[in-house]
Amino acid sequence: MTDVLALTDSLVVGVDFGTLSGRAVVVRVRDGAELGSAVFEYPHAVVEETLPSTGRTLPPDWALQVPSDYVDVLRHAVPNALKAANAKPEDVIGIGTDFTACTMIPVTADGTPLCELDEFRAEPHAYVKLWKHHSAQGQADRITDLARNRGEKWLPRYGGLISSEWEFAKGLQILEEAPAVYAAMWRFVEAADWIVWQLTGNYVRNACTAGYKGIHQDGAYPSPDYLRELNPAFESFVVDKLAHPLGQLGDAAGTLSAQAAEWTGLPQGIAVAVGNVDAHVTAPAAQAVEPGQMVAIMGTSTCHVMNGAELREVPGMCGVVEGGIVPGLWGYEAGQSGVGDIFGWFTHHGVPPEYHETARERGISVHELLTELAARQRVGEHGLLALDWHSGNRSVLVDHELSGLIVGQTLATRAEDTYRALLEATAFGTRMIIDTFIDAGVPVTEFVVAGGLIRNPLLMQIYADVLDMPLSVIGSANGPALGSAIHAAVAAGAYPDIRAAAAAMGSVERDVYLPIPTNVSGYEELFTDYLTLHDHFGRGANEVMRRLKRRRRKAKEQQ
Ligand SMILES: Nc1ncnc2c1ncn2[C@@H]1O[C@H](COP(=O)(O)OP(=O)(O)O)[C@@H](O)[C@H]1O
Ligand SMILES: O=C(CO)[C@@H](O)[C@@H](O)COP(=O)(O)O
Repeated sequence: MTDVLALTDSLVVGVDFGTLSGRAVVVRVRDGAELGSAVFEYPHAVVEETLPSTGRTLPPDWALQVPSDYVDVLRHAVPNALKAANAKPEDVIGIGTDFTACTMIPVTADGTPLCELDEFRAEPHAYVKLWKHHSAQGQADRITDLARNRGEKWLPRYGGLISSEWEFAKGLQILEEAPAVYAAMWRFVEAADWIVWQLTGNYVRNACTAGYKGIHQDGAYPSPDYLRELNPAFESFVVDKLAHPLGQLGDAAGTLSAQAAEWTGLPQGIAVAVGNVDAHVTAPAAQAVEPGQMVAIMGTSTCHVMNGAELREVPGMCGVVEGGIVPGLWGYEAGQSGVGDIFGWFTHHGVPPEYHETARERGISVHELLTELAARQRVGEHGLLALDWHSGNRSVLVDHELSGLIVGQTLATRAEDTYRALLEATAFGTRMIIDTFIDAGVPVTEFVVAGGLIRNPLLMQIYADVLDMPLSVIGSANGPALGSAIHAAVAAGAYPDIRAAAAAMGSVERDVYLPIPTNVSGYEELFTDYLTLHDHFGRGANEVMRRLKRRRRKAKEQQ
């Protein structure tokens, strides 16, 4: 290991690749001080309606990205962050990255994304399938049903259900809908690993996504026999398209290549950390790496990550992976596919023009205006109750055919009422997740919040009241990027492990929001009704949501 003392005045760079943008932050190794940051918005954002290369309309529930946008983050955000920090590149000893997941890229043997080849530019399946590409639900259902029937022992590690967001569902969808793309792809690669490949020239598959998204458990993937039964042509998916040597979190995947040094302005040869997921990488940034400390990374979606000392099977969790957050502990993950996305959708499509005008005149966002108005209400005053499934349900139902619902609307309902009901619905969704963990014997002793939504104090108070738990809040506004910087410091040898680096470089403030007893009892009643709606629409008693989605797809196909 490099001399620890010599490294303490050094710097590291963390880069967080989010849903719409990438953010780089320059961090001091000694104490985690964030000296400067910069954001680069992806030029193509999320491709949901039409393919940029041809204008072809995409079917519902598709979400693609363009991989060159990620390289542009390295070319712009990293140098700009160095500039903002007034940092000397030669002081930087390592770079770490995190990505949304499961975000998948079909590539050739040299890492070229298939969508960059002339023959595949017009083929939607050759593009990046973003985590929220939800159109492989049919494949996901078959994957789950077959695993259940065969008693596959990996299924309970994923709460009994495999998500349409993950590697196998997305891979099977390519095989069945675009066999030529499937045949041409050398590997199906997590974007989290592809970006590290761009930085180092080496493909190293990270243990985190391999475990949570790639069904890698106890050193093995699903068997060829199982895959053959799913589809005979899928038998060798693991061997041909997925399996690759794994890197553990906090290890170095390699060193910065000459090409990447040119893009970023960083010195060639510095350590590059093994790739990681935006959620999991945030736990050390919030100093929440001990069993029972649940971190909710609340942004477009919410991911809940928590270490546990023991292996337990929690129904509907996204997964439990050994070393999935830090080596040596069982990392648990659950999540909600839509949170900030739902609030954002409502501000764009559900708010009358006068609210937009007022917000503009006052120089605040529509979110802030609605939050201010909604904060004046007592619990239950709006008379509404919502289900937070506008982007499907990740935990605990793992079903992306589900959709949103608002009950109780009248002619007196105003935009701020609905907005507050949506905030509350996401808090109820988190309560479902925590209750399910506790019921399965996995204690949740602390709730730590991170991510962009910590900026909304009403939302935070609602969570404290609905969960009846104090909220700890991460000290950094750039949680994932700081987490990546922490991994970079470990990969560079500045700390012996992620726990030690988290203690020195992470930060958290405890008891920032405390439950208000009258609100807690009001929400307890509403949660009982939420549970009724949740089970009625989500557990098979009423299949109307599935039927509506089917009709929508059929109508779109006929256009
Ligand atoms: N004041 C606010 N209150 C609630 N939600 C907000 C507010 N401002 C923005 N949002 C939502 O936050 C989400 C972005 O969260 P952020 O953490 O910045 O991004 P990401 O999850 O991509 O990292 C968007 O979906 C947006 O609708
Ligand atoms: O699903 C995961 C992690 O497992 C996230 O990467 C995904 O929800 C995207 O997160 P963001 O809300 O964009 O931060």
